[in-house]
Amino acid sequence: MKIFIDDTYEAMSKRIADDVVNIMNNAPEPLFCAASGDSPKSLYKELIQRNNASAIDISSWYFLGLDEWIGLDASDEGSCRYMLNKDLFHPLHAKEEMLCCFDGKTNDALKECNRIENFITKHNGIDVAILGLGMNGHIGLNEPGTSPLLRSHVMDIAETTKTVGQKYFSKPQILTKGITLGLATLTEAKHLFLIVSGEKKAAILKEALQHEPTESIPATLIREHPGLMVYADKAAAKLL
Ligand SMILES: N[C@@H]1[C@@H](O)[C@H](O)[C@@H](COP(=O)(O)O)O[C@@H]1O
Repeated sequence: MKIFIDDTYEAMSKRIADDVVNIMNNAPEPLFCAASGDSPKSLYKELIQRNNASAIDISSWYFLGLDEWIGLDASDEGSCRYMLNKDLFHPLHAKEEMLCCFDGKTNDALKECNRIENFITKHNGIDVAILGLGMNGHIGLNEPGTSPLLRSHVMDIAETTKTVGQKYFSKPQILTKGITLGLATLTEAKHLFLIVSGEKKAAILKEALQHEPTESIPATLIREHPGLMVYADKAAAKLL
């Protein structure tokens, strides 16, 4: 595990963009797994800027969505796919055939999980997985209590996430379940980039990095991954 601490969220995001591009440029069939949420927003802006300036070429990149709320899809404002379309895929002009995201409106979750796992296998694994850190230590929608042995799966949303997750929606949203890459899937990725920003994440970041590995703090279960990079701004790192 490597930890990088930058003074600001913007500086941190530029550093992450440099590292993403380095890895993706050297991957034969680059597969980028994208978290939605607030933490990677500035990274995505940075990638879009570089792509617009022709400083990078994403035409050979494949994109995978990390997770989705069950019951929601791209047409629902605030869904993970809605946010990724808005913040990343559309501004990058990524072609639909390069994208693969969970359909939260599926009526066959097992089939949907298999579809996602098959996409990963077909493209020789994830090169970079961008991850945010939930306020309860979740990774994707792997909530406290999740097994590290699970691949893509459906999970009950924890109470904390039901509340915190309201920030993505303009109207109150009932969040009960999520569909997510599992920790077993994620730990097979070549690189895991955990992005943590802001003072509100300081306590959980400390736990994620220093608590003994436990299913009750899912982020502790990815710590042994040899390709784990943790990026924090000064505010998030203040308790380390
Ligand atoms: N489903 C999302 C995750 O994909 C995200 O990485 C995490 C952190 O979100 P944020 O970056 O907004 O703090 O929680 C959300 O619930």
